[in-house]
Formats: sequence, structure tokens, C-alpha cells
Amino acid sequence: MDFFDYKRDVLHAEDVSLHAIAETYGTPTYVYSRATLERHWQAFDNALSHHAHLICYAVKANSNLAVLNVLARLGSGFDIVSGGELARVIKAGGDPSKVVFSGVAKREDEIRYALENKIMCFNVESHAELDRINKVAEEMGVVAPISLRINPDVDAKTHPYISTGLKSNKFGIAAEQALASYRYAHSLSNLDIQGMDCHIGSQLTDLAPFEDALDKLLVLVDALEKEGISLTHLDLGGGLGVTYQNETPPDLEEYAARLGRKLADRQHLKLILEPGRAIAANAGILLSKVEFIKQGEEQHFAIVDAGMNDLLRPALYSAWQNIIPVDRNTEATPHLYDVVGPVCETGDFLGKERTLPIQPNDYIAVRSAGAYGFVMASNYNSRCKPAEIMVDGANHHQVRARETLEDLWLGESVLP
Ligand SMILES: Cc1ncc(COP(=O)(O)O)c(C=O)c1O
Ligand SMILES: N[C@@H](CCCC[NH3+])C(=O)O
Repeated sequence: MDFFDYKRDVLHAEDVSLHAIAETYGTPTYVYSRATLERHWQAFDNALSHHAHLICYAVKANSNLAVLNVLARLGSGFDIVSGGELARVIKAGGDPSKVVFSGVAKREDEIRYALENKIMCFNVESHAELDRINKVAEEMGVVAPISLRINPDVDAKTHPYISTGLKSNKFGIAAEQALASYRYAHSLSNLDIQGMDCHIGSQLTDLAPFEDALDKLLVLVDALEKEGISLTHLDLGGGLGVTYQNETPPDLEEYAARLGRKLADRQHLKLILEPGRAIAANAGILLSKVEFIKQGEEQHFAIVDAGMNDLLRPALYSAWQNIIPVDRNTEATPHLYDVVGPVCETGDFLGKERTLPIQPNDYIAVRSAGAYGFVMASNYNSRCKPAEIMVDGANHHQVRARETLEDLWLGESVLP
């Protein structure tokens, strides 16, 4: 069941007409479905019910406070990559003791802030970072829980910009160096070794790389055990793909079953997953209005009021996201369009060669925009960032106001 569907020829989010949302809040506007977020999180939780586990939603995918709060209410943990994301989790009512802190370069102040809030674990990516966390923990007179992020050197077969588990990527500690790194961590007085983690990439549509990575990690877990270093959790990161166009991402049950089989005789090892996209992407759309139709030399352009500053994925990765009309009952004849924004860049497009029955002032929805959408928005061209709305059944709530002109120069000043 899709919570974004047509009712009486008008696209709805749950029970709310997107036409009504556009008229009430204006465009461009991100619209999220609470029921979809909950269903996706619950699907992960249920699929892993046979094994001790914690789902740590990757905050970077969509960090709106209302999104985090909906997931926190379900009991979600959170994967963060900055002090800012931790502050958001806390502000949204999330439990810091269910937070894992990833990222290649945590600053000292961020480490201190995380220790003060007693997060569950730091996912550490280098010796230098071990030293830094140990130093801050020592200064504070506490012990820091840590896990080492291993780079298993597996090919996630995804877009090169979002592949993270290859030797050539900046992420993690090479598998060959892992034992030495654990020994080193063990020698530091203010660190407590808890786990091992990896994250091999995003938008994976094949299970084999996850299994290969898990196999490599388990070899290391066993080797550590022999040295008297036993771990309490294994964190396999995020990365499960979603359907944008015609991808067939692995079935969640199958994913969980395959991981579960490899962990069956290791019940003491709690499994942590850090899904972001799989929870948020298809729980959101970007609503936009057609400004003009323009006949170019070779193609038609539909110029809409959302641009690359609002949704960067098409421009940055040539990512394909479905674009559909909000009103199906239209007089407009379908044409092939490049759907472009108002930003002064040739790369400013939301979709190319899309057949759409649209005319000026019609609304369109860019689907699968709940993850890596608003969070990657910018003010380029001094454009105000869009509003964000959360639909909950027949209700809609503005969970972030559209930026105003005053917001554009917040904190700026001119010379005296
Ligand atoms: C460490 C880490 N965990 C989790 C995620 C979430 O990934 P995804 O949105 O693909 O599930 C990412 C981003 O790719 C990440 O870097
Ligand atoms: N921003 C990327 C995903 C990056 C994942 C970061 N670890 C995307 O939109 O696909």
C-alpha cells in the first residue's frame, strides 16, 4: 500500500490532498507521511525480531525534528555524524543512550558533547581518532565506549560517490590493520571496546556485498575473541536501497534472514543497523508548481519553482526520481519535458525527458524525496529553503516554516 496515491484523480499524502497542501502552504514544499515512516521503521524492527538488535536511523537522511520525533516514539536509536545531529536527536526527544556516532573526523568539542550525553558508542575510523577520543575522555574522567569502523574492501556496486567500503575510499580502518588497531585501542586507558562496524555504501540493490562484508567482519570478531577482546555488538551500517525507478532492492525479510543466519550462533552479538534512505526516501515528496512551459530548440522545458538548491540529487548524481502530476484530471496534452528549476545553472534539473500532462500553474510531485532531499538543500541564488509538512492521516502539520528573506542574511553584517 502506498501512502502517496491518487484519490478522485488528485494525488494525496495519506488522506490529505496535495493540491490542498500546495494552496495552504505554497510551493516548493516537502511533504512527509508519518504512516510511511512508521511502517518502514517497524518493518526493519520486525524483520530482525529473532535477534537482539537496535535500529539506529541515520539522521543525515532527513533530520527534521518531527521525523526524528516520530521515530524516537517508536523506540528508534540514531546514527549521527555531527554534534549538530546529536543536538537534533536530543531536541526531538531521542534517547542518547541509543546513539552511535559515525564520521571520519569528530571534533574534540563534539566528542565532549557526546560523552556528556552518554551516547551508546563512537564508531571510530582511525588511530588518530582513537587518541583524540581517549584524550577527551581522560580529561573528563570517563571511559568512552567505542567500536572500530572496518573498511572490508567490498564493492557495493552503487554510484561511485556513495560507495564507501572500498580500499580507495576515505572511510574506516583497512581489514588487514584491524587487529592491530583493536590492540592499540585496548591499550588506551579511557576507551571501552564494545563493537565493530562497517558501512559499505548507499542505495545497494544486491545483498551479496552485505554478506561479504559481514563474513569479513566475523573473521575479525573471532580473531579478537582469541586475543581476549570480546565484542557485544556488530553494526552493519545502512545502505539498503529503495525503488526510485525500476530498481529491485532486496526484500527486507530476505536481508534480515541472511544476516540472521550468519549470526545464529552468536546471540550475544547485538546487531545494529543504520538505515536512512530505506526509511525516509519513499516517505516524502517534493511538491512544486509549473511556472512556464518553454519550447527550446530541441526540447520542451517545464520550468518549475523547485530547483537544484531544493533537491540536489538529480544535479549531483544524475539521480532519477519520478515526477508525477498532482491533478490527473487535466485538459493539458502530455508532452515530453525536461523539468528544470529557476536556478542559474545548466545542471539545474529535476528530471529529463519526462512525459507529463501539465500546463502553467499545475502542481507536480517529485517522488522519493524524503531522504537526502531537504537536508541537502541550500540557499544558492538566495532562494529561501522550502517548507516541510508532515501528514498524519487526515491532518497536516507544518514541521518547518518556509524561510523568509530575513532568514537569508541571518548572522550576516556589513562593515562598520
Ligand atoms: C555511517 C553511515 N551509516 C548509515 C548511512 C545511511 O545510509 P543509507 O541512507 O544508505 O541507509 C550512511 C550514509 O550512507 C553512513 O555513512
Ligand atoms: N546523499 C546521497 C547519499 C549519501 C549517503 C551518505 N553516507 C544520496 O542522495 O544518494
